[in-house]
Amino acid sequence: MNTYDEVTILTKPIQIAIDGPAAAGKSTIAKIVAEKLSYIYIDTGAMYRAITLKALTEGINMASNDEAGQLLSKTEIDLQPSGDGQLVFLDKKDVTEAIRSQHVTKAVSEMAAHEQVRQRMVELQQQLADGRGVVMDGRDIGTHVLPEAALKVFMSASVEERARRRFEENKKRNILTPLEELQAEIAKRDKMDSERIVSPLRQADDAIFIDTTDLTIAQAAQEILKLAEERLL
Ligand SMILES: Nc1ncnc2c1ncn2[C@@H]1O[C@H](COP(=O)(O)OP(=O)(O)O)[C@@H](O)[C@H]1O
Ligand SMILES: Nc1ccn([C@@H]2O[C@H](COP(=O)(O)OP(=O)(O)O)[C@@H](O)[C@H]2O)c(=O)n1
Repeated sequence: MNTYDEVTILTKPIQIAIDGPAAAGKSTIAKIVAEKLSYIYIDTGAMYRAITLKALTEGINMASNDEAGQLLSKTEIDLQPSGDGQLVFLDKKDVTEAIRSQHVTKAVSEMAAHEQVRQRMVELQQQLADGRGVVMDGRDIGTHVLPEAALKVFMSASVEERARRRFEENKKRNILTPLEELQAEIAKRDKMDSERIVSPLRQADDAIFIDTTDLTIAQAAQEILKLAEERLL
């Protein structure tokens, strides 16, 4: 048994919120931290991606708050823990892979800006987290979804490094978007996410900033586990 297992068993579980811009390493690190602490991991971006996939499939007007709201009322989104990650179901169909396409990625920030969409997603996220040890990643977790989280982290890295990481990740999945195009897409999405009116991407006042540009995955995970351990003791 390692230190983290002992700590988890002996103490009440906490909520850990990890926010930050695209491809900063949030979900990779969140999964590791959740596994070490035997907590559940929730990737909230997957929910916004799922509703965006449906909007694209049904051809609804992404700019319309009303159309987005109507779509939502006839949509079921479900997240289920799987191994060290999560499966995403849209109207009972497994869309875990489909929501990662460039098509969805390019459209998601417009969909995620709608107030009705955010309200519903936040409700679901709060229900999933209620009363359990959880590591949740997204854009507004520390500021809005889990304002009482015991540990809040705002994770970032240079946009060049984030685009490089996403490029390498895409290559493994046979997505061959050029590096420059990825960097422009990431920068545009960060801007839209930061400038939207409803719960924009921003660091919570009580969040700890971690720059992962020069950190390995193991180093970044270790930093957060150390901070979690301090709060568990
Ligand atoms: N510290 C790191 N060093 C190198 N690569 C990383 C690091 N953190 C994450 N990655 C890689 O970068 C890519 C994007 O990470 P991801 O966790 O999906 O980011 P986010 O959830 O913030 O969008 C993944 O392929 C992941 O393996
Ligand atoms: N809590 C969240 C999570 C994601 N999102 C939106 O969903 C998009 C996709 O999030 P993601 O975490 O899957 O994106 P990546 O960082 O993995 O590329 C973001 O660009 C935001 O527009 C959000 O608005 N609020």
